[in-house]
Amino acid sequence: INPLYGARKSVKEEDFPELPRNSLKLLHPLGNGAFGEVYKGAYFPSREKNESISVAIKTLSKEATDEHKNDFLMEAVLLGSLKHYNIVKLIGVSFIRVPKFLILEFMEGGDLKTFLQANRPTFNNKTTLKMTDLLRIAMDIVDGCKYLESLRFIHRDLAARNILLTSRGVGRVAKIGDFGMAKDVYKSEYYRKSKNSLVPVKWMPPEAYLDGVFSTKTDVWSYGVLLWEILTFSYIPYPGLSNHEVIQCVAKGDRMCPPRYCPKPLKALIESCWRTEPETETDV
Ligand SMILES: CN1CCN(c2ccc(C(=O)Nc3n[nH]c4c3C=[N+](C(=O)[C@H](O)c3ccccc3)C4)cc2)CC1
Repeated sequence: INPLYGARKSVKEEDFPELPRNSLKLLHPLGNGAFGEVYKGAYFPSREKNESISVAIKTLSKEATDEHKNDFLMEAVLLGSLKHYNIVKLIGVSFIRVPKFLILEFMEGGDLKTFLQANRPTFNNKTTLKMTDLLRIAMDIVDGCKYLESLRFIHRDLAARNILLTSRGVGRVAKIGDFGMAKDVYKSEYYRKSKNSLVPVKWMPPEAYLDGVFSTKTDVWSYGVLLWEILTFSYIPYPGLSNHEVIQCVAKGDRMCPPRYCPKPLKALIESCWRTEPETETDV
């Protein structure tokens, strides 16, 4: 059963592998995380040898609100309890000093959305990415999702922006790197109502944004949108439509069309992720 039930009650800071603060070195910022900075860092596992491993260090600034403090701890709970090749690993924490640190596996390629946009084929330069590259990324993410489903864990925010890559070159591996919305739900059952402006409507099925019903099928729907993002090199879904218009037209049955050059089986898969009735098994 989902290892996180009751997490919000019982989690204590001493539950995590505390790494000595002097074995960690902040190098440079990697971009603003949701609540503080994410840095490239170096971790020196042993005092004797001068070897270090690259890590990403997520910091919690001193002036963080209690809500952010809770999110930060929840992220440690989530990542600390999920152990899979396609989910970014939590190496340890450093809560002993402020700013507090989460030490995460370093993903040199950055997020998938930015990567795809940087590799989008344009008029005068073809992309170096092949369909097999795109499908490999999609398969990596599926493996991470199957693991989450095996734990009956609902991610609630699968999207290219939340996927990280081990590198940008050949042999890159995609991993689920952020659990934004899932953290929220552990904060309050009504995160949807209190923060509906933050709700990723374009990645959600009607039963989720209309009735707040979430299940693994919600992640299946989002995965279909993520596949569409991969095939379009990260266009914004429902191009030209506002969130409000999407709510209207998707609820009445409109769907995005997969791109023309999308392989037939993939087109069928994407469409099966967007079935109106979530109960119907995808027959692909
Ligand atoms: C041309 N260059 C190529 C390289 N490039 C980067 C840009 C960003 C990154 C980066 O953030 N890497 C990360 N490794 N581990 C974690 C990361 C973020 N984490 C987080 O937890 C972040 O919150 C997160 C999570 C999911 C998605 C985005 C951000 C954990 C790496 C290279 C810059 C441009």
